[in-house]
Amino acid sequence: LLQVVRFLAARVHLGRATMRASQKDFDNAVKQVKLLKEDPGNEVKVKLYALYKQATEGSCNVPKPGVFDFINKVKWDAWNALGSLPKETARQNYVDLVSSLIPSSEASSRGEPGTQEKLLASEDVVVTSEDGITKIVFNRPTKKNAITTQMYQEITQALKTASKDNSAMTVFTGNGDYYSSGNDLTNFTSTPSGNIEEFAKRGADILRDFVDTFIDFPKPLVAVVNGPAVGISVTTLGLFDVVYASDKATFHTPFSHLGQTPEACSSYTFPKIMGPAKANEMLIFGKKLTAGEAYAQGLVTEVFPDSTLQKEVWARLKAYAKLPPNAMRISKSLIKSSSEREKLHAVNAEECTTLQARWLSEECIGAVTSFMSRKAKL
Ligand SMILES: CCCCC/C=C/C(=O)SCCNC(=O)CCNC(=O)[C@H](O)C(C)(C)COP(=O)(O)OP(=O)(O)OC[C@H]1O[C@@H](n2cnc3c(N)ncnc32)[C@H](O)[C@@H]1OP(=O)(O)O
Repeated sequence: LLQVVRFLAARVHLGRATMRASQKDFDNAVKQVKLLKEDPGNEVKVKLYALYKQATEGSCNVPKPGVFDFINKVKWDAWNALGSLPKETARQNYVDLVSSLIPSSEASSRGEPGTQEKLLASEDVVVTSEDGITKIVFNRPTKKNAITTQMYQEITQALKTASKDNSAMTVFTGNGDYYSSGNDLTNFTSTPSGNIEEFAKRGADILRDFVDTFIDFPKPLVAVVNGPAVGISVTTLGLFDVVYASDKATFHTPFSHLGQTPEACSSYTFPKIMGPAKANEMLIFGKKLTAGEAYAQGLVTEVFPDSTLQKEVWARLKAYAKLPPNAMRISKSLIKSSSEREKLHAVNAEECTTLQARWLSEECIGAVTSFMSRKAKL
């Protein structure tokens, strides 16, 4: 009981930071509880009861049950322990608690340690869940993990699913020697001829949705940059919470070389992270950074020797994934506040509109043609 009271008292505090759940969210959560496939256990049921009562009726207002009425006494104690917790906060806490119990349709539960569950059946983007971590892997090693149009959409979907599953965090990494060589330049040539405007519009829509999903991702987002990263696989790092890198990784944003312009909010996040002087050299002149330079400029959290990267990073992440998930999410929402997210969405929209026009430019078409005809490589 003491544990329950402590838990609820903690939620009083946390709840003040996030009063966001609407009545509709709450009603949905109530329905979801009835559909739970697994019994969440008595402790959780008591927490749910107390939060439900507080959310719907306010502070405990009924007499204390008799000493031998054990069950009702435990429930009453839990409700009473919420004191004057505001109804909206109780509603939010109820929704949070339910969402931590319910895996989304595609998602698995956290799973037992050591058991890995594959969540998305795609060859090029592999999504698994293990030890509280949803892992999204760029898996086109023979093409240096270049990102096809389909992969953007699969990643967007995987992130949306991961935002609701029971994992504590999501980690991106690459299979093979590259993290990712960025946008697959053949995306440009798989356009039905004569329809380049339509291609550019569709590309901008897909890109915008992709980046919006990173901006809104509510849980810790970590990149394990196992090798060179190019283009959009670099710019998205500005939207991650933590970036670990191999000492073999490099960071290259050759937008001007390709007749293109920055995306994934990097025109905003990079100057903020590393200061305009360094960001300009990367984003305008395409200066490639080593892992050490990226660390010095704040884009990378920590660099590991390539030989120990996997062992060290995954051990650390597994430990982090055991931290209380709601606390991590709430901390993230304080760090990336709603006004900051609003700004990021506006930057994303502007960058996508700019790129849509750029993709129709002679500079861009010439650069892609050169790559395709094997005349140019970065
Ligand atoms: C719709 C949303 C758009 C979002 C906007 C995004 C923008 C960006 O991401 S800009 C950055 C785009 N990326 C590039 O320009 C990289 C192009 N690739 C290269 O310059 C080189 O391949 C390399 C430096 C990344 C690696 O060189 P190397 O080690 O010599 O390996 P290969 O060139 O032989 O590559 C093996 C194989 O992979 C293919 N490939 C690699 N990267 C891409 C790519 N980005 N797009 C398409 N294909 C790529 C390469 O063509 C080789 O294929 P095969 O010849 O068939 O073996």
